[in-house]
Amino acid sequence: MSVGFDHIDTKECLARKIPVGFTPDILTDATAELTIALLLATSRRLLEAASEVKSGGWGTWSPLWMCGSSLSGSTVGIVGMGRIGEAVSQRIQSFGLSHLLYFSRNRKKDVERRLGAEFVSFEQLLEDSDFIIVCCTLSKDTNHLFNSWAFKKMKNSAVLINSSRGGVINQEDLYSALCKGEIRAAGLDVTSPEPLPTDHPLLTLPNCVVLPHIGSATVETRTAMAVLAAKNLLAGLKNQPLLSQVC
Ligand SMILES: O=CC(=O)O
Repeated sequence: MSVGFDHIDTKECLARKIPVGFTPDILTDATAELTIALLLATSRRLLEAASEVKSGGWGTWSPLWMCGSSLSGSTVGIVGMGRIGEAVSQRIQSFGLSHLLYFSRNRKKDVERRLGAEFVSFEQLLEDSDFIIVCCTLSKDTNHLFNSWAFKKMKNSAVLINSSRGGVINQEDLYSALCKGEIRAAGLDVTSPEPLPTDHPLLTLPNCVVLPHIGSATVETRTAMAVLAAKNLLAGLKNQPLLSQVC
């Protein structure tokens, strides 16, 4: 009951002739919505600000108190232009960006035409983006794609958002980059491991927002995923092809 299948040994399933189903497409919108919510929560420091209200830190008005950074006029870089990357790109258009960059396994000319996105190298995306949104799958090529080398290339003011898989980011390097001010903030809906231990250093940082992998967590989406997973299971039991089959 998920779109990702990096937690399943598909080679072994294939060898044992065990069909594997997944639930693509139906969680794209919910995950894109959550990604935008996490982006705004991180860039506008919503969690920090809300906790100031509760702790009594909200004092008299001060010009730069709780200031974040604007999406309007900014350059956004999307890493991974699959279903979710495209849905995030569509939604983010409405913020009046100056540039939408993307880096992906394959170039997507139709997305470039429809959304005005510009295909760039990973390095250029790191150097030019004010906000970077990770939407790629986890593979041997994307494992720890974001490491100390990548953080050093990014702007000091950059905000990194990840709603794909925790393994795409080297979390030790992220912690160090956030502490040293190599990047400004990070918003993670996914971590490695999950759940993230409550004493993890990232949880001590005010500029790191961590959510418990809730990308697809709307009642409508989880219900649709459950129905599709059940249909896959019933088809499998009847030795029929699954409605959506990984292998
Ligand atoms: O991350 C969520 C999923 O793979 O369904």
